[in-house]
Amino acid sequence: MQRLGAAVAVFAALTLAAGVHLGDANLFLLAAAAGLCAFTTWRSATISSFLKIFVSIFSVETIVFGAVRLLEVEGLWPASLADYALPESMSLTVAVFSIIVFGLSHIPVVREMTRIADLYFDTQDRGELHIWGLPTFRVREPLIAVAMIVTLVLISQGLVGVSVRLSFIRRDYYTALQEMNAGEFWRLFLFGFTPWAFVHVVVAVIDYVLQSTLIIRWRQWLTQHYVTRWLGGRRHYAMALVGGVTDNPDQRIAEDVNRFIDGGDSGYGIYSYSILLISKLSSLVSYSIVLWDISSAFTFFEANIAIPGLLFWAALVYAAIGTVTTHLIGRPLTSLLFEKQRREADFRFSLARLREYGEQIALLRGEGAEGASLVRRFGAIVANYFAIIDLRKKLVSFTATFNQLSIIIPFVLTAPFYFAGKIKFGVMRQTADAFDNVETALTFFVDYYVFLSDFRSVLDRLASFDAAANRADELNAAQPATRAERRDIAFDVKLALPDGRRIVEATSLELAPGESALLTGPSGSGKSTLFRAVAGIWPYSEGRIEIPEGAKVMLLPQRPYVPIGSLARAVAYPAEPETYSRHEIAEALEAARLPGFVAHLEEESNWGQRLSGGEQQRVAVARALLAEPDWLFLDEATSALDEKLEGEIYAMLRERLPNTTIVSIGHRSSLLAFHQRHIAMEQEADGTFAPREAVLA
Ligand SMILES: Nc1ncnc2c1ncn2[C@@H]1O[C@H](COP(=O)(O)OP(=O)(O)OP(=O)(O)O)[C@@H](O)[C@H]1O
Repeated sequence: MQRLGAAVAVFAALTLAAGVHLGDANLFLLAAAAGLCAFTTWRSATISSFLKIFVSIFSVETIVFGAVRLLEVEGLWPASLADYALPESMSLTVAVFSIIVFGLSHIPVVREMTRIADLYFDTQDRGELHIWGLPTFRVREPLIAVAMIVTLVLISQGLVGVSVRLSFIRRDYYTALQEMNAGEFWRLFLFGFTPWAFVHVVVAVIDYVLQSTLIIRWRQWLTQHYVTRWLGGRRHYAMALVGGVTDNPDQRIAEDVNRFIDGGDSGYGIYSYSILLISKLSSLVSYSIVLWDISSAFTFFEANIAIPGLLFWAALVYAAIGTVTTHLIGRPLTSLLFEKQRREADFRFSLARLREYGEQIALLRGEGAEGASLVRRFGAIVANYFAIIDLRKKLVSFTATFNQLSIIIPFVLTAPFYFAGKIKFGVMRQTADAFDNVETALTFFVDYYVFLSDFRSVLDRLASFDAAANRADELNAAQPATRAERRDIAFDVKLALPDGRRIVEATSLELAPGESALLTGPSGSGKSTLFRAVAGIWPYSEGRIEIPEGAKVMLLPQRPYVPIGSLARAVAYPAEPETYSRHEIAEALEAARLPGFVAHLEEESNWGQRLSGGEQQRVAVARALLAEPDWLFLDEATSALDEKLEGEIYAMLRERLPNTTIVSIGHRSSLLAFHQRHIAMEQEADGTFAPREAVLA
């Protein structure tokens, strides 16, 4: 950025010299803008990487357009290219754009936007690039994105240029029609319109493909980023414990990431904001110049007095009336749209819960209550929808009237001049075009303003996700389970609840290898929490739990997780089903007393809903047989089995996993027979529970 800043400074100095040499005040103005642009470009070294792309484009354009201008004023521009000389103010305009982007980078909400955008633009990840006909190659992902954005910005500016050029061709075309000049009409038709129209179509297709590719690549990367952040370091569990702020991370990942980049169904995302803003600004400036220039043809009285920029001011006043009125009518729309999102999400969530708890609801005959609640929730959507319709009805009435008037107003304004013979029909048409463009660009800023408040909520949600992930990292840093050079598992730990209340003090407990133990105690005394701490996922703790270096520890909870897919996948989880042979998986199922399911190993189903509680627990036991851990912690993992089957399972585990030490939590006294030690949670005077050696009954 600093080198680019220096280059702009050199250009500013040359322009100043040319200004002094020719005594041209416009060049002084350009030199001053370029000087300021040089300063802001230099200072842009520290701004967001995303915004740097735009500063760079505009600063380079300042030099390129400015150089063309200098060549022109010095009379060095080839006469054959006179038609392609750039409008005088181009260089000045892009210099101002560059300064504006630098200024924007200091606004807090823009900073928040670019912080998330920069996750992508600062990554070191490499991505694959397929260009038609060329071999695939791998480059840094941001390079691909930057190349696409630069091309898209140039295209969007180019399209504005083409559109301005077409407005001039159209002017001559209509004048030729008015003057019955058939030769000029056909010449303009064939060599004026047709090639530009063709360029327009080709560029529009390239623009569409590039835009969509950029959006999906960016979304793919950002989704992957958030998924990794959510699952990595077991943050998802700690984030759920932190609670509150991240009510539903799935919505952040599935919806907000998309809305951040592209805007989704409602409004704009950061990409659409940036490109549309540039396109509209370019269009506004270009057509304002056109309007300003044609205004000189609109003279009053015989004295030929012209009001400078008359048509531009007319368009400005007209657009201002339109935007202010739209804003006044549409102001409540932001909160109505926000509410719409919330109510739709509530309804979706109720439906998903209904599916998940289908059995419980059917058993309780809760369909009536559920139906009423769904009707109520959907009623809230309908009420909000009607409020939106009511408001949009007013808005549409106004904007439709406004748009109809927009077509007529330039003609009404120009008609007296036309009929007085002061302007030709072509000029009248071009005025209408330019008027329309300036007016559309100006009213765009109202939409921009309305959607910005909606976009803010997306930013806030993504930011709260990041905040919860950071908080989870802080919590996880205090994990009690550590690896040490020893054979047994040693506890010297105090565990608390998320609200800080102390529940367990295990300060001198040791579990020896080969010596199975049963942990009992009152419900809520923290037995499961102690197991969670062994697994290293309970962050509210002080002290440490030392686990033998290299030992494989496995924990089976009371309600096992059974993924959707084939039964073989469910048994092998979390390993891939191919990790084990079909024979090994079948044997494990048989040993876990599920021989009837061997024939269904390849069957895809929602096994978590299909299998009974006891069957699910036996699938988890089969998992343990395959994984062969050194330590197996069973947290009421056989509670859904009858005592006889539970006994058989314990005997089988002992026989098949002779090198595994089993530590169980359970309430049944029959379990004592399968363990060598009995540890009971006893309540201390301060209300906490401590594991104490109990006598085997
Ligand atoms: N995420 C959490 N947030 C707040 N409190 C929690 C959380 N998880 C557990 N608790 C509380 O911690 C206490 C101990 O729970 P834990 O599951 O360890 O008990 P337990 O001894 O295994 O009980 P049970 O025998 O009923 O299974 C309970 O009072 C429970 O409500």
